Amino acid sequence: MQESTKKNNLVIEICNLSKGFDNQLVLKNLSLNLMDGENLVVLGKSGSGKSVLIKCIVRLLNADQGSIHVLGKNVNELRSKELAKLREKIGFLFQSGALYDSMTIKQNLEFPLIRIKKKLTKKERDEKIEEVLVNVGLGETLDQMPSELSGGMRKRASLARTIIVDPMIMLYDEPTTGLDPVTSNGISTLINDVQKKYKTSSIIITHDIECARATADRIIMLKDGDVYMEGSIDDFENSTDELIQSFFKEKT
Ligand SMILES: Nc1ncnc2c1ncn2[C@@H]1O[C@H](COP(=O)(O)OP(=O)(O)OP(=O)(O)O)[C@@H](O)[C@H]1O
Repeated sequence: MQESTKKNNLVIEICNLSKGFDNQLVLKNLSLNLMDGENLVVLGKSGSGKSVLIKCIVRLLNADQGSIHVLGKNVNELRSKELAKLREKIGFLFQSGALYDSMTIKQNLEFPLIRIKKKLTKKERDEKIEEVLVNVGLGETLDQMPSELSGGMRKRASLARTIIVDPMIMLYDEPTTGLDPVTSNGISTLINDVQKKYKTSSIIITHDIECARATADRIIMLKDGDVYMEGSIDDFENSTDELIQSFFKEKT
């Protein structure tokens, strides 16, 4: 890790990031930090560049300009092998989840373990799978297929599959979308549990104000490709800014 990163407790440091497609500039000179151990919620209207932002962080998309340091590494300058190593430390929970439909839940969790935690014995793998599933409240689903689980359970299983390889950073892309309010609250609680138990630092993209309320240590709102406002949930809820008010009114 770079000295500056260690000193400031930053796990992600983004400076003047720009990213566009054809004629459309999506991110414009955006700067942003993620501190060690914090849950940072990213809000913003549909199309404001939230997903593009996290895809640039793991270099699923290449930045046009600016720098992105993750755990002290400049992601834009990494060779593919180093990038793969860095990605092993980042858990990415996509909107759709990432379970293989033809595998049982156990096989789904075993798959990344075999690939990344090569030194574990079969017994250690089985213990780890059991432990992580219990931690996400799915202790009884080892031999079930993803199709046999509810939407909320599939989200939990996807999360288990992500955290089983001990990521240091979690990137959640709309973790509660499509779930009913009770199930959504359960996922928000789980995000906090993961933060505490696995000491992760997280970026949580969401449209769900309840999820933001439950999980955020800090919130940023994106608009026109840049950070429009940054603050605590109280700062946002008490804001007199029209855009912020309308966003919160619309969503509550
Ligand atoms: N690979 C791509 N090629 C071209 N345009 C893209 C690509 N990915 C994203 N975009 C465009 O970038 C803009 C921002 O997209 P992004 O998915 O980041 O929005 P978002 O804020 O995550 O929206 P939502 O809340 O609806 O998920 C959109 O106009 C989208 O069409």
